[in-house]
Amino acid sequence: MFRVLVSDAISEEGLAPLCASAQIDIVQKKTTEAEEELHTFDALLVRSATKVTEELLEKMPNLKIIGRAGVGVDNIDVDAATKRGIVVINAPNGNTISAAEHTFAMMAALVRRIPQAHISVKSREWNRSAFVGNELFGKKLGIIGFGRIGSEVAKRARAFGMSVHVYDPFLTKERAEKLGVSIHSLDEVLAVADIITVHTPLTKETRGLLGTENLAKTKKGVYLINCARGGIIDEQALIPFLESGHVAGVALDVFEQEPPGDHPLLAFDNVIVTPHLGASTVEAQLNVATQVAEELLHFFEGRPVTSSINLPALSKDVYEKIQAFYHLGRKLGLIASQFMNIPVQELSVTYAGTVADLETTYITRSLLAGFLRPRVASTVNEVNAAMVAKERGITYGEKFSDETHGYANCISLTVHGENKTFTIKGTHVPNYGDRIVHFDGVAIDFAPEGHLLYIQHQDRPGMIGKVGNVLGAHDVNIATMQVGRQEAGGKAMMILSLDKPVDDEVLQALAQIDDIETVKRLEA
Ligand SMILES: NC(=O)C1=CN([C@@H]2O[C@H](COP(=O)(O)OP(=O)(O)OC[C@H]3O[C@@H](n4cnc5c(N)ncnc54)[C@H](O)[C@@H]3O)[C@@H](O)[C@H]2O)C=CC1
Ligand SMILES: O=C(O)C(=O)COP(=O)(O)O
Repeated sequence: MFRVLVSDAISEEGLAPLCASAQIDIVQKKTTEAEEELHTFDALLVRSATKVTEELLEKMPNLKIIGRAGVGVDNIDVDAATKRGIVVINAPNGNTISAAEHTFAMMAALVRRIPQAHISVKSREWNRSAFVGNELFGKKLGIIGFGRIGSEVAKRARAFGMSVHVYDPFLTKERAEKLGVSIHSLDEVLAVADIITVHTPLTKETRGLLGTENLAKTKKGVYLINCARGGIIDEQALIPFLESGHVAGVALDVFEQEPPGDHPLLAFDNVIVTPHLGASTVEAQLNVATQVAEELLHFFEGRPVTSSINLPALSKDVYEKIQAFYHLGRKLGLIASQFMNIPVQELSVTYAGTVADLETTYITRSLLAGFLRPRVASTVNEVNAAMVAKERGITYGEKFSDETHGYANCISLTVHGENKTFTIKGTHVPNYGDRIVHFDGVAIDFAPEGHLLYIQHQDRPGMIGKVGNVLGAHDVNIATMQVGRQEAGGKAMMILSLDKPVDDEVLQALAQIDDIETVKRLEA
C-alpha cells in the first residue's frame, strides 16, 4: 500500500484514478496538519502553496515522489529532493492555455481599466471620461520568456493585431520563425514595447529581471504584466516608476510573497491584481490533476514517468526498449561493487551492439545506483546516483564500441580502484534473461540472480567435488555452478548460485580447501 499526501487543493475528479486504486491510500491534509504521520507517506502532491523545504523532506524519510499539479517548481527544493533520491514530477502543459488566457484577460483589463471602472459603477458612479483606455490593436507586445505560455500569448496577440517582440535567450531562430515572431535582445524589447509580459520561470537569472536598471530602459507609458512568478518584476523597484507615471499600469497575478498582505503596490489605482489565478480554471485543474495522478500510478507500478524534473525524460516506447538493460546495468553495478569492496575512483561503462543505440544515460544511472547501493546508507537510485557518486569522488563515463563478443548486445563495466581494476560484462538475451559473460578477466556464463558465491582457485582436478562436499556438509544446496579459467592449470573461478545465503562459517570452511584463494558472497 502506498500512502499519498495531497496538501493543496487539487481537482478530485483528476485524482479519481488514484483514489480508485486499491494500492493507494490518499490523505488530503496540509503538511502542518499531518505532522504526526509525515514519516509514513510515499508521495506528496502539491500546487504552489505548499513549500517543500529541506526541513519538510527531513520529516518525510519514506517519500519517493513529489508531484506538482502545475508548472512552477520554485516552491520545491528540487536539489534537496534529488539528494534524497526523490523523483519530482510536474504537469508541464495542463494549465498553459488557462495561464495564457488569464494573461490576456489581464492585458485587456489593464489597458481598458476594467477593474477600476467596475468598482466605480458598483459604487453607483457613472464616470465615463475617467476610464479612457488604449487599444491593443497596432501595439508592440514584448514577451520575455517564450516557452509554452509565452507562445500561446503571442498567438492571441497576433489575432488582436499586435506585433510581437520576443526575448528568450534559449529560443531558436527556427522556432521563432515557425511561430511568426521576431527575436530581439532584452534591451531592444524594453525599448520598443508598449506592453511587456513576462513568462519565464523564477531562477537566479530571472529574479529581479525587470529591476530599476531595466525598467529605466522601457518606453514612457509602458504597461507591465506578471502572470509568471512574483519577483521577476522587482516589486520595490516598480514603485518610483509608478509614482513618476513612467509605467502607465501594472497587472500582477503573482507576488514575491503570497499572499502579499498590505503591500505598497496595492495602493496604486493603476496596479490591478488577482490572487495567483492563472491556472485556476476547471479545465486546467482537471488537466494537471489527471496528469500527475497518471504519472504517480505509473511510478508506483514501476513504469516510467515522463515529466520528471530530476530524471532524464523517457517516453513509454524508449522505456520499454531500455527496461531489460536497465535491470542488467543495476546488477552489473551491484556485483562489481561487492567484488571491489575497496575505495574506487572511476567507473567506465561501454555499450556495444543493439544497446548502444538506446538512451544509455538512464542505464548508466541505474548501473551507478547499483554500484553505490552497498556503499551508502541512504537511498540511492537513478535520481541521485550521479550526485552521490560526485560527493564520493567517483567519476564515471560512457563509451560505445563494436565489440559485442559474439552477443547481440553487451554492457561492460570497468571499475578502477586503488591498485586494482575489475571488469564485468553482461548481455541480455530476450526471453531468456541476463547473463554475465565475463568476470574479472575470465570468460564465463552465469545468470546474475539470487545468492551467488564466487570462488577463485587454481585450476586443479577435483576442486568441484571438494567445494560440493563442504556445501553439502553445511546443508547448502547448489542451484547452478559455472566454471571458467584463464588458461589450463592457471587462475580459475567458480560461480555458484545457491538456494540460500551462506554464513561466515561456510565461507571459512571453503577458504581452507587447498588451492582456493578467494571466496566471496555476491548478491545480485
Ligand atoms: N500564474 C499562474 O497561475 C501560472 C504561472 N505559471 C508560470 O509561468 C511561467 C512560464 O511557464 P511555461 O511557459 O509553462 O514555462 P516554459 O518552461 O515552457 O517557458 C519558460 C521560458 O522561459 C525562458 N527563459 C528561461 N530563462 C530565461 C531568461 N533568463 N530570460 C528570458 N527567457 C528565459 C525559457 O527558455 C522558456 O522558453 C513559469 O514561471 C510558470 O511557473 C505557469 C502556469 C500558471
Ligand atoms: O503551474 C504554475 O506554475 C502555477 O503557478 C499555478 O499555480 P497553482 O497550481 O494555481 O498554485
